[in-house]
Amino acid sequence: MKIEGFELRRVGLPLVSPFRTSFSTQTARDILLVKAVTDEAEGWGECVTLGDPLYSPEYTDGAADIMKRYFIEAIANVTDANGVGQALHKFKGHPMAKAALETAVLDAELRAEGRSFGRELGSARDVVPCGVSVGIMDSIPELLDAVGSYIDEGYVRIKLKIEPGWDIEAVRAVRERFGDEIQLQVDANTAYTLRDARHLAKLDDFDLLLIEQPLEEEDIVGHADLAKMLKTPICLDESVTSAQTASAAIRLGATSIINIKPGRVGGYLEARRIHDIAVAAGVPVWCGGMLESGIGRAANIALASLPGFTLPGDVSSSNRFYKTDITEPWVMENGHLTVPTGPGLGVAPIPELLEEFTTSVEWIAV
Ligand SMILES: O=C(O)CCC(=O)N[C@@H](C(=O)O)c1ccccc1
Repeated sequence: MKIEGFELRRVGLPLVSPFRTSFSTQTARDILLVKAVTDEAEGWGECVTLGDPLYSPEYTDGAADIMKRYFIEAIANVTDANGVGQALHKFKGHPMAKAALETAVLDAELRAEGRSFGRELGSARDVVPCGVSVGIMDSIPELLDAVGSYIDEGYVRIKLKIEPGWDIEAVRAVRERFGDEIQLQVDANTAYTLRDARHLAKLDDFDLLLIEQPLEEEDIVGHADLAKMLKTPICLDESVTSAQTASAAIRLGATSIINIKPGRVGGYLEARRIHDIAVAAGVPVWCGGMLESGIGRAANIALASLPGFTLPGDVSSSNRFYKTDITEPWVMENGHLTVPTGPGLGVAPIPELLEEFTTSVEWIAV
């Protein structure tokens, strides 16, 4: 396979409602889509950076810049997705930008060979259970309405974003209204410190699946200390940036569950390596989300079907975030989404919708 060039496209998708976390409130996504054009097929990758470096050090304009300034030239002569990771390894950081390019090349490679993402990654299931992420709200009644509507839609797991001042009361209200059966977890996005340990231990009363990333990204030792003070399992997100950091966090007792986000770790091939390490260590994993369009969502659904993904991921229907998706919408049935089986991602943007939401397009020939 010979790469001819890459199309960098910005797509603006408004969110159906503001999505508030401890670090930002998203009202729209400015998505950087990458199309790899090769002599055998075209492939798509979605860069999951936010517009600002608030979730991680990367941001969308920076990702586009480093692709144009360094990465595309460095991978001009690779012939498969494995070659992308090797060629980009010398550049420090920027896992989301690297992941988008690798995914586009992988999608082209698999479409040319007629193999699906699921088949390539090691899918073990035809459908995956859907969890949903619920943002911080202005009031408890508003939260309960949102959670109730998601449960009515069939989501099998509820994740509540928390931050100091919006944590114990929110969890208690959900438990009191919806009972102990619903699978419930919380995500702090690094909003706490070890000084909050006694406060966070109050979450142990609510039989949560996990507490996600309570402390800052760099504080692996702090998470290991906190794990000894809580009954609720700790799950790392931002801290796990590679197979190496996943292995270290497990060995140090900093995490007993891992949220795998392919963009955060540099791509789906590294995501599979983390899955394999976690399975070998008996650590359950689940697929995180970055408000992906139907393109990134397709790849995440395939990843979420690997055998070690034993907890429901942030893998929701397209309409959780978007009124209109740029692909055929992903629609949950009985709380599950069907793993795509077509070549590559199994989906592609619908040209008319892609045009409607495109804000800029750049072609970089190699
Ligand atoms: O379902 C989804 O795609 C969203 C899952 C989710 O909560 N993502 C969070 C996160 O920090 O994990 C997030 C990502 C990007 C932007 C805002 C929030």
